[in-house]
Amino acid sequence: MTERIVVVGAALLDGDRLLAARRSAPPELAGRWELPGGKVEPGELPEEALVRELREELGVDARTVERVPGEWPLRQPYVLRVWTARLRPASAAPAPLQDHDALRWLTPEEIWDVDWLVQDVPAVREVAARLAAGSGAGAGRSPRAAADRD
Ligand SMILES: Nc1nc2c([nH]c(=O)n2[C@H]2C[C@H](O)[C@@H](COP(=O)(O)OP(=O)(O)OP(=O)(O)O)O2)c(=O)[nH]1
Repeated sequence: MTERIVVVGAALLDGDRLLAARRSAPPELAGRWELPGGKVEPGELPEEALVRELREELGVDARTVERVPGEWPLRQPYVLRVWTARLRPASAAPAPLQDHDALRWLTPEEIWDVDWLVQDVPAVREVAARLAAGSGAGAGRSPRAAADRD
């Protein structure tokens, strides 16, 4: 039986802008853009893993909003699952602390301006479609614009 390890990726949103992160390692992935996140650790829920990874990698306090339907194969044995996420009101702005050397908030028109990892393209396409449809995942306001309270 083939074991699958889930990698969680965040479609971190600010209004309808999507955060893209440029990987700094390993060499075969460096320079390409991805959804920040990482491997789910034993005993962790995927949503917990995502909040942890966003804190470690970007220094932010985020909450997941909803699962983006789908599961995308990465290099064996990994599969990518994606959640939309938002910064909590008191969160710091994201910074490339770990694994990344650049970040960009992309408007819907800019989503394809960065060189996404090839294996991320189907997931990003799904996120873009949902943003274009103005689904609940995309219609929220920026925490900095107030109102987005838990
Ligand atoms: N985080 C993330 N990883 C991705 C994406 N696309 C993709 O192929 N990967 C790969 C890169 C890695 O082989 C694996 C996840 O690695 P990672 O380095 O982000 O995970 P991690 O933080 O848990 O890593 P570590 O503890 O082993 O250092 O999935 C993506 O969009 N986001």
